[in-house]
Amino acid sequence: MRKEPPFKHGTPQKTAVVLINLGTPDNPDTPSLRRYLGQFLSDPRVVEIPRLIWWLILNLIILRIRPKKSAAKYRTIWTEEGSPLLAIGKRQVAALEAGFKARRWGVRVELAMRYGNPSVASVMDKLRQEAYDRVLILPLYPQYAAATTASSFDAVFDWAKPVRNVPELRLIKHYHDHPAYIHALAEHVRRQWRKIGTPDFARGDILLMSFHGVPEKTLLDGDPYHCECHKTARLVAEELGLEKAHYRVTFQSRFGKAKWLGPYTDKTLQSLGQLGTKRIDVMCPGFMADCLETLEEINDEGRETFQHAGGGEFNYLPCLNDSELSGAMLTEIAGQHLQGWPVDLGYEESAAAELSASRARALEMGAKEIS
Ligand SMILES: C=CC1=C(C)c2cc3[nH]c(cc4nc(cc5[nH]c(cc1n2)c(C)c5CCC(=O)O)C(CCC(=O)O)=C4C)c(C)c3C=C
Ligand SMILES: [Fe+2]
Ligand SMILES: [Fe+2]
Repeated sequence: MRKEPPFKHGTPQKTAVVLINLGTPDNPDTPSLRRYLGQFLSDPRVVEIPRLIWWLILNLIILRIRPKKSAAKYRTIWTEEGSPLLAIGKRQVAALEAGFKARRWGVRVELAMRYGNPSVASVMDKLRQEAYDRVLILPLYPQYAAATTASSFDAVFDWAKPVRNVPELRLIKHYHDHPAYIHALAEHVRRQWRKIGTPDFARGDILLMSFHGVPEKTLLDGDPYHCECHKTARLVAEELGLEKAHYRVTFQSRFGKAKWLGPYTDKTLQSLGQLGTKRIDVMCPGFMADCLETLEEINDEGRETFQHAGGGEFNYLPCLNDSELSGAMLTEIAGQHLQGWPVDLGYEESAAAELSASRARALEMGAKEIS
């Protein structure tokens, strides 16, 4: 077990929220992709094939072919700030911090990635060093899946194993049907429709809600993910006043040879195109931030599939990202799970720190010390 950082009596108990997302490569190049995919696809929560067989397939085939191909895809979405998933994640931290500040709460917010950087262990270490004694884990996956949510929890538990003085932990399992999440999604769609016009459902326009897939076997083995995606879609459709014929639920990003949850997004886009659908709007409610799977797979490849098959207008509706709606939603959900924890103690402390920093700045700029 590791030695603890020095403890001072009278240290105020501080609270933090850690947002966890899947993770992304450090750079859009083959070595970075090999590192990232190697870590990601070695997780037994992600690929449930007997270890020895999978080790051979992963190391002898997949990690020799996929990194180069994936790196080329990442290059098409890379920004000056790096990977969209990470850049948006940092802004989501700021949005949640602003939400807490508006409530006069001094709760620290950090972003961690399940695979790659910043790692869950490095973020938890930092909080431990700084004496945060209560940590709320908020996975950026609204729908629970063992491959994502439970795997993020594993990373926290793995970090805690050699720690002597473990902080009090709370874990948010899911918020797929939380009114704040459903409202944010529906309002986000309404706002986009105010800009680009509402689809003409009477002539057969469709709102397609595409979720990341998982192997079908996980559903048969009791993973609630499939159910939770359908519940999210139904609640969003209800809030938008849609009828069943106006929207579809599909699953994207198939990986490997096994059967995944269906219907598949790419096949659906193709058949809707072939049917001569005049307009399709696509949203990805299972992703809190735009990333490779939405920007490249849906907005680029999906658009091409639909229009090449004979479809008309294709509108990709961005994820909630760091919108004001997203900030309000995260604040509401985190706020509920923080109940009973001393969230305002840190506020006084951080307000005092801010005050002394601005006093120091003023002195630096030539102001006279008053007392
Ligand atoms: C939103 C929920 C997600 C689920 C559920 C999920 C399951 C899952 N994913 C893979 C394999 C890959 N996913 C990849 C990228 C990726 N996946 C998610 C989210 C979920 N995955 C996100 C947010 C991202 C994008 C990351 C980014 O950097 O932008 C990739 C890597 C890209 C590639 O090479 O195609 C793989 C591989 C499996 C096997 C799985 C469930 C078992
Ligand atoms: Fe994935
Ligand atoms: Fe993909």
